[in-house]
Amino acid sequence: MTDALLWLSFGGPEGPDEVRPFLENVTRGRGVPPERLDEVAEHYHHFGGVSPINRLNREAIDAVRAELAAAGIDLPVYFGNRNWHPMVEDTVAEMARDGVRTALVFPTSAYGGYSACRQYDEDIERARAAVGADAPDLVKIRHFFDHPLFITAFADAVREAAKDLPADHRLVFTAHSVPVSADKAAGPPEEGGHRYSRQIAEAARLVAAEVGAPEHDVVWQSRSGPPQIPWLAPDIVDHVEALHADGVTAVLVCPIGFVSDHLEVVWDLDNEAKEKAEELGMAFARATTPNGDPRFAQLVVELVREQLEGVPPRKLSTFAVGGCTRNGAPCAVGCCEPVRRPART
Ligand SMILES: CC1=C(CCC(=O)O)c2cc3nc(cc4[nH]c(cc5[nH]c(cc1n2)c(C)c5CCC(=O)O)c(CCC(=O)O)c4C)C(CCC(=O)O)=C3C
Ligand SMILES: [Fe+2]
Repeated sequence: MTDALLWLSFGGPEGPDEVRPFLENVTRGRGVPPERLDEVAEHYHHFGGVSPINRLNREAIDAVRAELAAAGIDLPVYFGNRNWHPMVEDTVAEMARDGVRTALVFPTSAYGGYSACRQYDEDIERARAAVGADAPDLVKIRHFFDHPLFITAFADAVREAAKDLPADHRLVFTAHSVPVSADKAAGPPEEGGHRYSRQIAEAARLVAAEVGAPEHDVVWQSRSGPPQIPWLAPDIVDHVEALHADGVTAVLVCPIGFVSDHLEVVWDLDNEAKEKAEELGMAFARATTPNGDPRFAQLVVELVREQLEGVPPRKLSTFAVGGCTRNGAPCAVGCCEPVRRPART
């Protein structure tokens, strides 16, 4: 018996006074240098200290409520975040007070890997521990990077963005960079690691195939951490320069690694990458993320029905189904082990 759905996301500030405490929460004990924090705070202040992410999540939740109702599924939807209010600990406490005994959890990330999957398991574990004996059982929904609705939503967004560009543009996919060591540790050990970057590459391949792109690249964005630690590369801004040097004159960027047009997408792509392209005289367009697409709510409801009714998982890749675990357990022993981070100096 499932009583509720918990929408679990990253969180973001909703005013200038919230930027610093939010960033402190994100980076607590993670070895992100203070200079990087100052720089990222500026990105938020550029938008009045408001990240779009909470509003986008609330809009998506409204769409999911409507879609659940249309499917005749009576499931209240709760909203909780890792790093900012509404904090997941408070939300799970509220769920317990409302008498929720078992709930599904939809994480706003389609992928495996420590930051994209296991850290949400840690959030679930932490929130349940904070609530204590009354905490509901929480079952996390699987990775959906290869679900046909996810791929089609991105493919349509790419086709829409392509209308503004010459036909010979280059299609470039981006995802959040992570430390190379974290990607190496991503996935169950017997899979050989790199679950995050392999799933990103597979989703990119599926979208590129659906739009019939002759060529595409997968690059990274929003790197943080000290410069001496290797992260997945190349960065999108460097890649725009490299494409220019190769004679490419137009670039279409698709942020395949994210589900919404939150601040990292808006800042790193619509500001930094676009500025670089314009400086080099290249045409630039960005595809939107699925959040605003009605198919995103359909996707969520289909994933819920997999759990409630045993509807078979629809997927376009041959990759193993991952990410679905109970009460914050990892997918497998040794899966996405957090990599020890250097102490902050
Ligand atoms: C894989 C991945 C996703 C995708 C999966 C998912 O979506 O969950 C993601 C999403 C997001 N990342 C976000 C924001 C930030 N991420 C940071 C830092 C970091 N991200 C990392 C990875 C990821 N991050 C990592 C390895 C770090 C280093 C520190 C650490 O190991 O934790 C920092 C600290 C400052 C900085 O150094 O940039 C900020 C502010 C926002 C919210 C944007 C908004 O407010 O609208 C979102 C959705
Ligand atoms: Fe991040």
